[in-house]
Amino acid sequence: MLHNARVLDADWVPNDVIHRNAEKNRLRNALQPVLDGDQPQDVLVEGPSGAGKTCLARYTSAKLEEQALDVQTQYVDCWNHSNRYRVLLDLLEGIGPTHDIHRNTPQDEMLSRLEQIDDPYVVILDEADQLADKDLLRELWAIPQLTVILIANREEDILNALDERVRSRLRSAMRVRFDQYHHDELVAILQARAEAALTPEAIDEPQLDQLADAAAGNARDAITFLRQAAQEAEWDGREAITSQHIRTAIPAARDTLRQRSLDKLSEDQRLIYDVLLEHGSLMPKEIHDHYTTRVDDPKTKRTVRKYLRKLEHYNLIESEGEGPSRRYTPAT
Ligand SMILES: Nc1ncnc2c1ncn2[C@@H]1O[C@H](COP(=O)(O)OP(=O)(O)OP(=O)(O)O)[C@@H](O)[C@H]1O
Repeated sequence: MLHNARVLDADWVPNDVIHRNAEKNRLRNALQPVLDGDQPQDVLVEGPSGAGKTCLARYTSAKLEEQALDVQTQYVDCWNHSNRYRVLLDLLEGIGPTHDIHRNTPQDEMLSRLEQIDDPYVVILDEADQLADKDLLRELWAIPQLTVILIANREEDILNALDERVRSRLRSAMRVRFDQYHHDELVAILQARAEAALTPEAIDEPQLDQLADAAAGNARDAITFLRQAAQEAEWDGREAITSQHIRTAIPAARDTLRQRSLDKLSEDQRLIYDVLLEHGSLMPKEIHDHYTTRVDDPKTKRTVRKYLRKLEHYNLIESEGEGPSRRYTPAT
């Protein structure tokens, strides 16, 4: 029944990104000038989790590379690689061999190698709000051949980390805002994935509805549920996914998603999550107080608040209340 499981991986870039025409056009318009030898516009992509931000940015940059031989592109996940050295290394890997680069290579040298590129270079900095080095964006923006697509959950999370001089550059970037998917859009995305991954007749409309309902606007959740449901059906020796398979699949898929998010946490983020697991419900100040007792070099309160938003965004924790009375708890 499952004839191409790869299509149901969360990082698979589909052949088409459906129901995102307005966003697709904006992104294309920002980058299009590069095809005529002109300077493209920087882009800031923001929106909730599972809304297709990464998928559309990767799809658009892949199309650009197909259309123009001299344009190079690179994708960097700044959550996994948040420090300056890793980001610079990823960027250099996108333009040539890097076997002569190691931890002790001066980072100015790495930067100057980027400055020497002749061809347009479009880089996607995903989870850009996680960048640990706030000077790096300014330095990258100073390289004329380099165009940056920044992806974040909220624009403020990037803006707040930047100096005023650099903020104005970001303000002039093209904004591409994503909303959560509606039910019918999720059904269409699932349908396309099912057609590419499963044998015909493997899933019917009521089951697609059931998956889309459970995913509540998040395409990553929807696709992970579908993958797990297909697996359940296979283990059951069946040729089609039933509603029961989906009911069994959803909690298991949620565990997989949660584990994937936990694996991405930095050491400090993990400590903050552990504090909440231990104490149940806390206010940001209390979280910061507990956290600072566990590290030698604690992050600032502002950074901890940013981390809390990130954990909430990935459904690891929940919050209640606003302003000073806001409380966080681990997600159930
Ligand atoms: N319009 C779409 N058409 C086809 N597949 C889609 C679409 N939108 C999202 N997907 C798929 O859903 C999954 C999640 O999308 P994506 O990673 O782009 O979300 P995101 O907005 O970047 O989320 P996050 O902020 O959590 O990283 C991916 O497998 C992606 O290929």
